[in-house]
Amino acid sequence: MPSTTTIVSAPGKVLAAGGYLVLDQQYPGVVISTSSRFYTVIQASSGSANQIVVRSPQFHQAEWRYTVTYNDAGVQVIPQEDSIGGKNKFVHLALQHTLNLVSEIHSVAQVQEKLVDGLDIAAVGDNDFYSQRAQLESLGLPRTIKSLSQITPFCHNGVKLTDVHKTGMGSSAALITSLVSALLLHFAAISETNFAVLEGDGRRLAHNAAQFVHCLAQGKVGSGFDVSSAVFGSQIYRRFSPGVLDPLMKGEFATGTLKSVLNSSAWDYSSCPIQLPPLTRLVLADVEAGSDTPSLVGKVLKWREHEESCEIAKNLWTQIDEANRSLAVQLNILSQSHEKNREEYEQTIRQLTSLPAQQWERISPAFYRLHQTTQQIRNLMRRMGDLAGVEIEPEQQTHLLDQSIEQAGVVGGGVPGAGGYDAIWLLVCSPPGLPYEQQPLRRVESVWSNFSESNVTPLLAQESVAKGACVVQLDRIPGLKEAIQRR
Ligand SMILES: Nc1ncnc2c1ncn2[C@@H]1O[C@H](COP(=O)(O)OP(=O)(O)O)[C@@H](O)[C@H]1O
Ligand SMILES: C[C@@](O)(CCOP(=O)(O)OP(=O)(O)O)CC(=O)O
Repeated sequence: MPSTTTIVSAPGKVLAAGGYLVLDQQYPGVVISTSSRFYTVIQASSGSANQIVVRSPQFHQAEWRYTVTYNDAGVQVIPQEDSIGGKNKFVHLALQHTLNLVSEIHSVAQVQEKLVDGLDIAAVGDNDFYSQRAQLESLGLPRTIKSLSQITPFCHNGVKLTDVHKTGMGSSAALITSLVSALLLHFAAISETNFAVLEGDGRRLAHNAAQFVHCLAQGKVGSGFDVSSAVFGSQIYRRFSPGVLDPLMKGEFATGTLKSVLNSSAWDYSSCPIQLPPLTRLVLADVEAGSDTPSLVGKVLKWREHEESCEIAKNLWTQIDEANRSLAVQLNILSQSHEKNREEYEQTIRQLTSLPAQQWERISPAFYRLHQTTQQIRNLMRRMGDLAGVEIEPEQQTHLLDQSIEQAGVVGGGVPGAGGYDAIWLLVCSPPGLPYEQQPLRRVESVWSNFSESNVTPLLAQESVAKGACVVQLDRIPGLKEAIQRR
């Protein structure tokens, strides 16, 4: 018997390499999952039969109520007119299609039985998903990682969900992944053991279902790297053929279609686990409210297809792709070299920590190459931005990245995903036991707090080592119980 409470968490993402290219199946992207996660907590409620209440206790007026009805065609999830949260397409579509999938796997009666007392669902995200700049200012705290760790976990953002400033870590993909997976588990459409393993059928079904719901909610079939990393963790990602989803995107929902499309062997994505080099640390910055990803994507794709620029674009994409693949290979080589000789590896990291990457060649050709590859990717992406007339790495970000990367112990970095003004990522050496004052992270924080061109705040997130979505226990996550009890 499944327990009455089901909780699934799913990580956020940083697309370190492969922005734009990853939209095309020819080109893989390198995506890193973050320790910052979204949590969906499903509890049997003592409410009315067939009522589902979804709450986001981090926002004002964030409660959505649904009534579930049944007929021969399956399950209908109907939003209640008086929901104080108004409409929430992402949540509604996740409920509608996941419950229908359950009814196809089991039966409509099984869904009805599980909803006899209704359900209470709370969705919360780690503070990193939303900008904490205003919060730090009002608390009078400096913009450092230490300050961020003093903010209440899953804190109330003081605004409505529609007004929040997101940090670009993929809140909707992490939310949909955790919600769809939690529903599939709660309704026993997949088993916990099967969900726990990366190659499990249950994990794959959760992935396919989350991709579908996310595409439908976004109104388009994107590359899906964000959902894939929310499900499977850090990886080299190659997208699925959009055609897999054709019947469902066209609204063909005859009984059995969901199950057959989502279980189909036509899903041809590939997800190859990857990790950042041991004893390095991913550092992310929330820079400023900025770029609208769809409009950047539209312009780049138009440039790529235009007859006057398509040849140049093709060549440039080939070069970017080579650099991206090389980055992935080098990350793997460094992890292997750590496996082979941990002491020597640690010694090397200690030496690199006190020198700028420009001077690393003699000490570690492998880390020096990694630094150069990240710089080369930046150069090529900037070139693409110039040619396409899109601010992929705006000048202000170039200054911020250059000043950060020239610090001792910083491997490299870039603008994640589509680029723009809103974020940067860095990789820094992080040898064990080094006092904070001597860490590259401290030097980076100092550059950021003195940066005059924009207001830069670090995020708490590091790379997630847990591989993607997982079931968690309420009392194991500090602050989660308190957050979901907040009304
Ligand atoms: N905490 C939350 N609770 C409920 N719904 C959420 C929450 N966070 C995000 N969403 C849903 O995801 C949508 C945001 O999607 P989108 O703008 O694509 O964000 P992102 O770029 O972070 O993925 C919101 O409109 C809402 O429907
Ligand atoms: C351009 C892209 O390849 C990458 C965009 O990555 P971001 O991380 O910038 O995305 P958002 O979460 O939508 O802000 C588009 C895609 O792959 O879907």
